[in-house]
Amino acid sequence: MTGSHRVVLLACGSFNPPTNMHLRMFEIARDFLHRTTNHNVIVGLMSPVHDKYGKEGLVSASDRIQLLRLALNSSSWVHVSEWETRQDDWTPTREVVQYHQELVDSLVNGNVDPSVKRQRVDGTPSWLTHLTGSTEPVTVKLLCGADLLESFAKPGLWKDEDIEALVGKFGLVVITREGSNPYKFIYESDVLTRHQRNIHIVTEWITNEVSSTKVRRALRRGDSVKYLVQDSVIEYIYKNALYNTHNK
Ligand SMILES: Nc1ncnc2c1ncn2[C@@H]1O[C@H](COP(=O)(O)OP(=O)(O)OP(=O)(O)O)[C@@H](O)[C@H]1O
Ligand SMILES: NC(=O)c1ccc[n+]([C@@H]2O[C@H](COP(=O)(O)O)[C@@H](O)[C@H]2O)c1
Repeated sequence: MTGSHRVVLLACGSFNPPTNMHLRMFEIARDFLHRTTNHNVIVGLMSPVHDKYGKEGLVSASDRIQLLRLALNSSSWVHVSEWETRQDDWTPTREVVQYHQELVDSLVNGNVDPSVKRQRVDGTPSWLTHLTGSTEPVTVKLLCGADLLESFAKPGLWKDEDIEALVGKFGLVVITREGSNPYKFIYESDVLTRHQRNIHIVTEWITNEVSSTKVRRALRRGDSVKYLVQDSVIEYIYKNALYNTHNK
């Protein structure tokens, strides 16, 4: 593809547990960008949130990483990034995106930053190898659902400068959710309107309101979650009695 931009899509979330919708977000975002822009999505990354995020019912990061690994066995291009879970505390999303951009810059874009190198304690993550071998620069964009975009308006939740950097420097790919209106939300925000060209809205016509909350609720009650979550993920949950499944 001539003049194409190479892109890494990074999704931040609890993934507690990862649902099929979390996986599907990547597929529809990649298709949309290929169809409507010159963005060539090479790699997808899922960055589970740190244990200290402290959200109710959050199982340990090591279990969530295992669950993501199992879920991603069905994907050839989406990988888990464990960096966020290995920090001492919760990391704001802007810093998570920035870290991954700097990692890509240091290895792929030829822009070596020694401080980034120091942080790569466990060597080169395998997904980076998919990005080598081309001179086109690579940009990391945040992939999220419209609810995450709309949470930008919650008082005290996001720093203004973080929102500005996410939309101005990196860019967002937003999947619509039932009841969301990201176009109106962007219209009502000066900063989002200013950077509108860097926000790609992907309309999910096949609406599917599966969420981790609903999956946890079903598991707790002993209801089936088959076809909402990968079979291997369900197996791991039961084997390790996560989400109160031992009560079944
Ligand atoms: N059904 C969905 N449609 C579009 N985006 C989704 C959907 N489910 C999750 N996402 C997106 O996936 C990302 C990770 O979200 P998260 O792990 O918080 O999932 P969740 O299912 O909303 O979780 P919970 O129900 O525990 O709050 C977020 O950007 C969220 O908007
Ligand atoms: N200020 C911030 O950077 C900020 C605020 C709220 C949520 N988040 C991130 O959004 C993701 C989803 O969070 P929730 O599951 O609470 O919707 C998590 O990865 C979390 O770290 C970031």
